[in-house]
Amino acid sequence: MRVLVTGQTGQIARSMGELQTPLFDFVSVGRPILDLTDRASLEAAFADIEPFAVVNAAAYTAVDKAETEEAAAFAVNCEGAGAVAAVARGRGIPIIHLSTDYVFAGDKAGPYVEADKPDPQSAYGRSKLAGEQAVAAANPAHVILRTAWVYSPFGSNFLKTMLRLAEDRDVVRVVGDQQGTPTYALDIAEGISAVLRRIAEDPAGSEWRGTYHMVAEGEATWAEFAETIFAEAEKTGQAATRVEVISTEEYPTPAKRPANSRMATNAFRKQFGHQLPAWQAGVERCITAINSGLGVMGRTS
Ligand SMILES: NC(=O)C1=CN([C@@H]2O[C@H](COP(=O)(O)OP(=O)(O)OC[C@H]3O[C@@H](n4cnc5c(N)ncnc54)[C@H](OP(=O)(O)O)[C@@H]3O)[C@@H](O)[C@H]2O)C=CC1
Ligand SMILES: Cc1cn([C@H]2C[C@H](O)[C@@H](COP(=O)(O)OP(=O)(O)O[C@H]3O[C@@H](C)C(=O)[C@@H](O)[C@H]3O)O2)c(=O)[nH]c1=O
Ligand SMILES: [Mg+2]
Repeated sequence: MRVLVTGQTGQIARSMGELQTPLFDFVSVGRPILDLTDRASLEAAFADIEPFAVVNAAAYTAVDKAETEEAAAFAVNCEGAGAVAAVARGRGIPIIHLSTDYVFAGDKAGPYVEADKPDPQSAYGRSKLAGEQAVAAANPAHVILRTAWVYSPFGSNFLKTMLRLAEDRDVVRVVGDQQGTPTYALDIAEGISAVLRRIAEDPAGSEWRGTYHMVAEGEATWAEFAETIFAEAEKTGQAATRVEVISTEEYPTPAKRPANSRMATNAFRKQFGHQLPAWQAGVERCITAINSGLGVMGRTS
């Protein structure tokens, strides 16, 4: 069964490409062949590939830049996502769409559940929330997966930023008052596969439709995430790096991030019979993968 994956060069699309699954053939397509802001390019890609389902992993993900480019973020994350959903709907196929913890305000005491009211505090978060709504309105056969703090050997992410900073510093300052769950993109790819298996069992069904939180097990602050990254890197022979824990106030950024973006995953586990591993296990596997050369420039798989 062919599955069209948008956002070819992105962390999640590339991680889907790493999966070994006999059931699905993932075909990822990117710009300029498939551009979310170009409806004709979407129609052409679907007609060419004739997928059984589409995974929309393309997005405008530059959180700080979005503050001054909100229209560009909306063009991709809202209108673009809605267009992917509509083209899928026109062909009678389901869409799996990725969304984010940044749809929440971050002032809840416990983990967020799907029924909690989103209240994004950033332009990126607003564009992603509008995208969820556009996808749901355009195609009833949708699964929206909210994930968080994605890292991998691919593209740019917090783990790779930390490893780069550690190359010429002994101490890195990282915020310790924002909580969430670091989630390895390869674990996300496995989670998406579990959703696809469920859909394939019951394509005309409606039980699986809806919005789900899908993050790794456990929780961390960005400072704890950084400490674990450095501890794992040290095990593989890299020089020691210390984390200086700071407050959000001490690390001003254009976009406001949620103080708490922990998300409960019970609904996902119940519906799809799958649970993502502990986040620390992902950090270890990611650093092993980077050391083995995965994600280096020039390597395409
Ligand atoms: N990264 C994270 O921490 C998190 C991500 N998510 C969500 O998960 C999904 C995937 O994220 P991730 O893999 O990290 O993303 P990346 O930032 O790694 O990749 C984004 C991809 O989207 C593509 N893209 C951007 N604009 C367009 C467009 N107009 N048309 C087609 N493709 C476009 C980029 O292509 P190009 O190379 O051409 O720029 C790139 O391939 C997104 O929906 C994101 O919002 C959710 C929570 C956390
Ligand atoms: C690089 C760096 C960041 N920070 C802080 C800033 C911020 O509060 C936090 C994370 O910073 P980043 O800019 O790397 O991460 P950010 O771009 O905010 O990551 C987000 O990306 C989008 C796409 C999502 O959907 C989210 O789930 C989340 O993963 O860490 C430090 O304290 N020290 C540092 O050296
Ligand atoms: Mg960033």
